[in-house]
Amino acid sequence: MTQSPAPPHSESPPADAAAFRHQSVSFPDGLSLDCGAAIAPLTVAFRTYGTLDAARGNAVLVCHAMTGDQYVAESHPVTGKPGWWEAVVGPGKPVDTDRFFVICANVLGGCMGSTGPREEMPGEGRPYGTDFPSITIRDMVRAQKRLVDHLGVPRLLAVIGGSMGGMQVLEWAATFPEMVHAAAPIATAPHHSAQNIAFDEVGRAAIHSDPDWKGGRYWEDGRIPARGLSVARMVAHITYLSEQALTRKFGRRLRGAPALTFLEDVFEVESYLRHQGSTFVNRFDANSYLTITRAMDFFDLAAEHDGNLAAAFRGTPTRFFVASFDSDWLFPTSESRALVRALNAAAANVSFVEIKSDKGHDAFLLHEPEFHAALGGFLRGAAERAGC
Ligand SMILES: CC(=O)SCCNC(=O)CCNC(=O)[C@H](O)C(C)(C)COP(=O)(O)OP(=O)(O)OC[C@H]1O[C@@H](n2cnc3c(N)ncnc32)[C@H](O)[C@@H]1OP(=O)(O)O
Ligand SMILES: N[C@@H](CCO)C(=O)O
Repeated sequence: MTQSPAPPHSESPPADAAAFRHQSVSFPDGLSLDCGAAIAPLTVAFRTYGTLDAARGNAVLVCHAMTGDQYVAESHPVTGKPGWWEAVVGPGKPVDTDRFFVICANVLGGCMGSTGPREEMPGEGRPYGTDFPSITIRDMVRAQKRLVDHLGVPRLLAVIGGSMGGMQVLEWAATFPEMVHAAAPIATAPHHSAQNIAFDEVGRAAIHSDPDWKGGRYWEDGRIPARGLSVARMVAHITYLSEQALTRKFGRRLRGAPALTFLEDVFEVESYLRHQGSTFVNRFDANSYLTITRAMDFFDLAAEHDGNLAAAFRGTPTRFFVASFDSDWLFPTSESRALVRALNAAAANVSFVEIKSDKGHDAFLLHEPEFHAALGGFLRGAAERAGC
């Protein structure tokens, strides 16, 4: 039986990205990108929590994952849901905002106020759309560096993040080692695997095949490619969980009476995936999805260093805390171990923990006390060594 995707909640674009610029900075001179193009101006939307101390030494940069944003520790302005890492960031939490000055910025290419495909293309009077240049994880990090400089932070006590956030952490440590006292790449890898690129391509194909995508110019009639984007999210969401987690949550439970002629959800797990897809389109932009997945796919830190991952970290002053989750099949522990081997080869100071969890990749976002304790301990140690 063929089932069509659930109708998304909305086929209109989410609120204008400008609405999220209540804390943002614009750099008129823009940013030169790895692809050779430049964007100007560059706007970085961000949130901060806690207070920068007098020595300006207690700043912690949190890098968000693929579809995250700057609302790390406060309710989300579109969804009204709690911040995506409120389990980790806040007063008395592992990233203790009573002690640390926490910065989180919407990535370059994102859709929550930083420069990205949904923003107006200078001189064109329309969004960039697919004219937004190809960006890399390193470009995202360079944009964050502009923000950190703007905030008057000479050196970050720590840079932390999971998934694509972890890629940014690694890029920060490799590109600006003198700026990073401690780094915590979590549930991540130094390159995107063939399998991950393959899943991303399915998502992109779903968006491209939606007639409402219109070659990326969907702002013209105000209809967004909601079906394609929701299918992209449904596929991706499966990869964020695990077989055990799906079984524990839903098993083979049916919704209501089984009826094989149903065109709607039959199994609870179908209903759940449709919910994840339809809520996603209310908060995310399809062209941002295309841009950011491409940036992740091209991430290959070894390739940036003549094929030698250890060379990315040779002589680094940064201390590393690498964490993985044993049920994560998107960024498996084997990839974290390869990273740790490279860090060891570079004579870096590194600790590594594999957390037991059946929650899959998104475990880093969820209640995982062992992980939280380990991360909190690493940060406290970093702060003590740095004298803040
Ligand atoms: C790092 C970042 O910045 S990530 C950005 C934000 N995070 C993400 O988008 C990651 C995607 N993952 C999720 O959305 C996950 O829900 C998490 C990781 C955020 C939270 O996981 P959990 O707390 O385990 O929630 P779970 O996966 O069970 O989803 C709960 C939602 O599914 C809904 N749901 C649960 N069962 C069903 C069902 N059978 N049918 C329909 N909906 C269902 C719930 O009502 C709830 O909806 P709501 O989020 O709109 O309130
Ligand atoms: N589920 C998270 C992590 C994906 O890698 C997100 O959507 O950003």
